[in-house]
Amino acid sequence: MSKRLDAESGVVHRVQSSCARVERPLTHRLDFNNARDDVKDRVSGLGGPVSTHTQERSDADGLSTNMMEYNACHGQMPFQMFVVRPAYIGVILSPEQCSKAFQVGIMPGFRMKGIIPAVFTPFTADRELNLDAIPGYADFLKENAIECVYVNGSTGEGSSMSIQERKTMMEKWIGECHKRSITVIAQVGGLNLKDSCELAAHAQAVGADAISSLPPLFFKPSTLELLIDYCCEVAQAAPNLPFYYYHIPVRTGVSFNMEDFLALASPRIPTLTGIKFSFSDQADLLGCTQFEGCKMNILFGSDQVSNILFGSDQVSNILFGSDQVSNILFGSDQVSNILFGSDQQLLSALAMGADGAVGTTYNFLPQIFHRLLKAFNDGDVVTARKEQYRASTFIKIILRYGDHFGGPLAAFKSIMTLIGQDQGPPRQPFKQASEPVLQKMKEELEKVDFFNSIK
Ligand SMILES: CC(=O)N[C@@H]([C@@H](O)[C@H](O)[C@H](O)CO)[C@@H](O)CC(=O)C(=O)O
Repeated sequence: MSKRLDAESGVVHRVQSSCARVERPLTHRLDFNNARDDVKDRVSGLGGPVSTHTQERSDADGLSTNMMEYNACHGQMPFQMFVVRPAYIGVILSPEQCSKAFQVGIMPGFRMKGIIPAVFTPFTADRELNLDAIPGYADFLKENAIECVYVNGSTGEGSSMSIQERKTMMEKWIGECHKRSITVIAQVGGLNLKDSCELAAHAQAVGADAISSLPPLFFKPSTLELLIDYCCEVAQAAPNLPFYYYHIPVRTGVSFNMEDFLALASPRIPTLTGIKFSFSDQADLLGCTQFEGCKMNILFGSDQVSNILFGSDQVSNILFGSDQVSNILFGSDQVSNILFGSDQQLLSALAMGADGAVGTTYNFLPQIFHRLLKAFNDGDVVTARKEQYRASTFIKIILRYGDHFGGPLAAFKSIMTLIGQDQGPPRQPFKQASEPVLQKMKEELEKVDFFNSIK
C-alpha cells in the first residue's frame, strides 16, 4: 500500500500498489508554482536548485506505482513525489538536499516490505569471489518475485570477506539488481568503526538503496549509549541513505533492548529508518513496531521459532494478545530456548507488526513465504500457518544436517545447489559436506515433497 494525495480534496488516500515492497509515503501535494507555502519553504530550505520530473497520468494508481518503482529501483532514492492533477511531479534531490530532507523530516518514507533474501556470496571451487554467478542468481530471484536483497550479511558471509572483496561484491550486486529493478540493502557492519564507515561511504557512492550495520564484532559496546555513538558514525558516513541497525544478538553477543535503542537513537540519527530484527524477543519486536506511531520500518530476521507457536491455543493467544502471551514472551527462559531451537517465526512477527523479513531461507523458499504473506494479508491465518509450518518442516530437516557443514549457514547454502542455483562452497570455518551426506539430505527433503512445494 502507498499513500496518494488527492489534489482536489487534499486528502491522503491509501492506494494499492503492485510495487508493494517499497513505500514512500507522499506527504505533500506540490504544484511547484502554487504549492502550499510551508511545503515550498521546506523544499527550498534544502538549498540549491530542485529538478522536477513531471509525468502526465493516464491511470492514477498505475502511474503512481510505476513512478515509485522507478524511484525505488533505479538508484534515484533521493526522490520525493508529489501529486498534482493532471500530472505527478517528482522532485529529485541532490545528495546534500536529501540529507537535509532527512534531518527536517520530510523524507521519512523509505519502507521495505515483504520477504528479503539475505543473499549468499557465490564462491568458486577454491573459495574466491565468483562474480559471474551473480547475474543468474539475480534472474532467479527476480523470477521468484523478489524485490529487495540484503547483501554481505550473515548469510552472505560478509565477515569472512576482506573489505575490498565486500566492496567488489556490493558493486556487482547493485549493478545486477538495479538492472532488474531490485533494491539493495548493503550490510556494512564489521569488526570496527573504521571498516564500517568505509563500507558505508562506499555503499552510498556506488548506489546502494539503504545501509544496515552490525555492532562492532570483537570489542562490544558495554552500554546502549556506546552502541548508539557507534551507529551515529556509521550512519553519518552514508548520510543520504536510510539506516537499519542489524540486531542479531545470537551472533554478535550485543543484546540491548531495541525499543530503548529506537527511543535514544531516533533523535540522534536522522537517517534511522528501522531495525533488522534477527532475534526471538517478540515483546521487544512489538515495542519496536509500535514505536512512535509505527514510524520505524522493522524487518524481521529470525526465520525460526518453535512448533509450540503453531497449531495450539497459544497461537491464538499470541495473535490476539492476551496476558498469557505477555507472560510467555517476557518471562521464561524456556521460551528463549524454544525460540532459538527450531521452526518458523515469520507469522508471529507479522502479527506483531513487522513490515517484512530478511533471512536466509527466503533464497530458496520464496514461493512458500509469498503464499504465507498473501494469506496473512488476506486475513487467512489458517493458510498462513500451514505455509509457515511447511517452511518450518523443511528448515528443521536442513538444520539437522548443520553439523556436517560446520554450521547451519553452510547447510542452507548447499540447498541452492540442490535446487539448481549453485553458489559454490562456503568459506572457512564452514565446509562442504560429502556427497553421501548431501544425497541423504536430498532424499529426506524429497520425502516431505520439498522440491514440489517450493515452486
Ligand atoms: C541467526 C541467523 O543466522 N539468522 C538468519 C536466519 O535467516 C536463519 O538462517 C534462519 O532463521 C534459519 O535458521 C538471518 O537472520 C540472517 C540474516 O538475515 C543475514 O544473513 O544477514
